[in-house]
Amino acid sequence: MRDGLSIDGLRVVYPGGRGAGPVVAVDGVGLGIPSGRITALLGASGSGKSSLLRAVAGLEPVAAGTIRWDGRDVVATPVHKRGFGLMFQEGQLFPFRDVAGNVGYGLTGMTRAQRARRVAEMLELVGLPGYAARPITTLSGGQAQRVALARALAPRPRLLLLDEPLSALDRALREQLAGDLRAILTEQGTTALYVTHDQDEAMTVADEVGVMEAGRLSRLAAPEALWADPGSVGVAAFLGFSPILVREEAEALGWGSLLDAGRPGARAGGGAGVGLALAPGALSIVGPQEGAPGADGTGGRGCAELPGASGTVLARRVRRGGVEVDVSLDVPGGRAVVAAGVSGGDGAANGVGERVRLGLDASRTAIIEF
Ligand SMILES: Nc1ncnc2c1ncn2[C@@H]1O[C@H](COP(=O)(O)OP(=O)(O)OP(=O)(O)O)[C@@H](O)[C@H]1O
Repeated sequence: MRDGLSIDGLRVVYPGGRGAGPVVAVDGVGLGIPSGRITALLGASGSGKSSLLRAVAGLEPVAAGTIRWDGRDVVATPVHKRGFGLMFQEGQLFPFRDVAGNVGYGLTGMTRAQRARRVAEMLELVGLPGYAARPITTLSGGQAQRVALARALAPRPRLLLLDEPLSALDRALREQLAGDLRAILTEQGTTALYVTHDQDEAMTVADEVGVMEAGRLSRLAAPEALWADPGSVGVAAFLGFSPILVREEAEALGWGSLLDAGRPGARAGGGAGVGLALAPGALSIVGPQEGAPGADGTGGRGCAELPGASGTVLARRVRRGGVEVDVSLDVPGGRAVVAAGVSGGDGAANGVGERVRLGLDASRTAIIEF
């Protein structure tokens, strides 16, 4: 028997509308979440994240596969008997009850005093002590989601299912609440499945992050392991690795040694079918092409023997206070290779059309299998 959630061969299929064939939203997914751990699911829109979560909740019929809690299949168990808590993006609070009425809603079999105590405890936990009597309509978006979390956690669910819980909030609030959410869930020892399309949020909240593509779970790993070894082109591209170089291109740039065995992702027998993926921040401008530090020497941080690269700036923008550029790299071989989201350095040479020299941080590269 395995503790916690264990999903095997899960399929969710929707009937097609008006002459269209059925839609396979979840296609044979296996996933385990040990008790007390948090797993986040990432993936492009339509990749099946919500369908998987909703099937676990009991809100979508299961076409095939099993969903077990502590080894017991719950597929035939109705939603309200699974003992799972739910939290969605927004619009889930009862507007005609106050905060306490919402948080205490799922607390059955308790005296009034016990319920009031639990509500107060939950409001304290989510950082809203003293809010019990507040009307729901007076809360900000962030406060409303804190109340929704308090309500979901109040009955001590065995598993908490969160579907894009922070997506309606602005970025700064999302970042703060993601950190708070992790602290709250880990403090409570809550087992959780967390669906989001925001990778920063997923990596902040979860112990393990899964990436879904077209109904399948392509990769499941701890955040650092996912960055070190995304596994496939699809997952790497989703995470924002750019560019993803084929072996010949990596070798032409003098970076072939990074494809050698002994690094994560370098699997036995991996030969021509591997390439080098550059994570965001792997490349940065070290100066203009001529006469710049590193122009004819090394440009690599963390791997001094690696040569830098050169290219032409295609686009420039300001991101989070820093300049970011897209650069067309000079790579022999004919394919146009664009590095998107390169750090613009000190701003001396990052205008559109300028020739620049780039340094590579080897620690931010990964080996990819094609
Ligand atoms: N009720 C439904 N009826 C028919 N098809 C559906 C239904 N719900 C979802 N789908 C389809 O199933 C696929 C997976 O959708 P799902 O909402 O699970 O993806 P998702 O990864 O959560 O996307 P998003 O991030 O946009 O919410 C999509 O092709 C979607 O169009």
